[in-house]
Amino acid sequence: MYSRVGGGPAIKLVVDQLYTWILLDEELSPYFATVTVESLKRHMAALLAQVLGGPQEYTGRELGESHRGLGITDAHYTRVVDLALAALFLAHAPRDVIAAVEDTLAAVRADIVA
Ligand code: HEM
Repeated sequence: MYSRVGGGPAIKLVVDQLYTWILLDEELSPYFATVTVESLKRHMAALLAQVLGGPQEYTGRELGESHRGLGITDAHYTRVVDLALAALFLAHAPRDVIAAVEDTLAAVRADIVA
């Protein structure tokens, strides 16, 4: 799936788009007020590449650990998932890849929502 979405360059575009939208969203942006978005983008890109069967280079923390205590609501979680899937769609990712990412994100919901 990694090569079918266009590999690293396509993943970088998707992640850039996702964080652009997140930071423009007045409900989501406050969560990111005190973090370095550039390093977050690198981690997210590495994780997405890994989920899609590309290089296994994710070195960030467990998702449960990095989101614990942030107080993320179910609605905000759903919003971020929608933006991530929209970014993939915009980057012309094939539908089965989008569906696989959606399944993966659904499986980590409990680690992220407060
Ligand atoms: C949809 C599934 C999500 C995935 C796959 C994901 C992925 C990630 C990754 C890989 C990191 C970096 C972890 C690290 O370096 O240790 C991170 C951190 C973070 N995420 Fe998420 N995230 C998701 C949803 C959300 C949502 C819904 C919010 C808030 C609305 C959010 C807010 C944050 C914040 C604020 C950090 C930085 C935490 C810190 O450094 O203290 N994430 N996320």
